[in-house]
Amino acid sequence: MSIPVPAPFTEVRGVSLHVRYRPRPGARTVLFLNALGSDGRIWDGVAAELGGTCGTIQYDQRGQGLSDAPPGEYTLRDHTADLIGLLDALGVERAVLAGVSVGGLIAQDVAAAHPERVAGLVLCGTGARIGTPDAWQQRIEAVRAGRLADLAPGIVGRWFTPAFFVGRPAEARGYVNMLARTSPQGYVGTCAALRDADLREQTAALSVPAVVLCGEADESTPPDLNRDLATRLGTDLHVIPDAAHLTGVERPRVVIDHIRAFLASLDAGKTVS
Ligand SMILES: O=C(O)CC1=CCC(=O)O1
Repeated sequence: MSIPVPAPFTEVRGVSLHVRYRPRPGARTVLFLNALGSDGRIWDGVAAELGGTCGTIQYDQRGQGLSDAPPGEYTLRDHTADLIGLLDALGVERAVLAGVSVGGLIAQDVAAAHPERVAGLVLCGTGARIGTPDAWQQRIEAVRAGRLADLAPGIVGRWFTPAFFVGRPAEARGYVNMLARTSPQGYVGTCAALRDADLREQTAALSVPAVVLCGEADESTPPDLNRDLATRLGTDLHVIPDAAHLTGVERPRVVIDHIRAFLASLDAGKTVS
């Protein structure tokens, strides 16, 4: 019997979300969350490989990619409610959440608000609090002033190592395009969520199995920030060599291996360290 192909857009809480769901009945489902100014495609390489053994969900959070970008400032709880609504719409009871950057913050918040829906957390290049309120407010004002395309090369310059720009120039330009073409309204909405999100106490109280991964050259969420997150969660940090912020793009093979090890540990009823 063939599995029906799910529609690429699903309405959740009045917002059209762009989603790619590849179900695998009887197997775990891994749901991927993307970084600010990117979309679900940043997980293509990792999801394609894991899709051999797991169900996978890639979606563009509100304000990003092909999803709607409602006006106004978003909260982390808006993103959390969207994700739960998406799982409900897809009929998925529980998933492993793999999130990078703001995607990792959302994953932590979902685990706090709805622990029964989360089988485990793979947190990549993130923290329990990212940046400072002042820095996010400045970013908001710059984007409101129409400067997102000007900022894009500098921000993407921190997503990858210098070697990526030399060795994979077409991809590097593509990621600048991805960021520069993000809805400014949606970008600002999620900057506000980042400005206001401080999960340091909330995350320290989580009891969901978790693993933390970070590029050794990550300047957006440096290894020490990820180490602090891992300490709060009582798990280890795995530092990935020759990678910066978007490890799943730059070093997909290493990220796949860590996720596979984590999934195996869940199957064995324990967490990996
Ligand atoms: O945009 C950046 O500077 C890096 C980043 C922080 C949170 C996020 O999702 O991306």
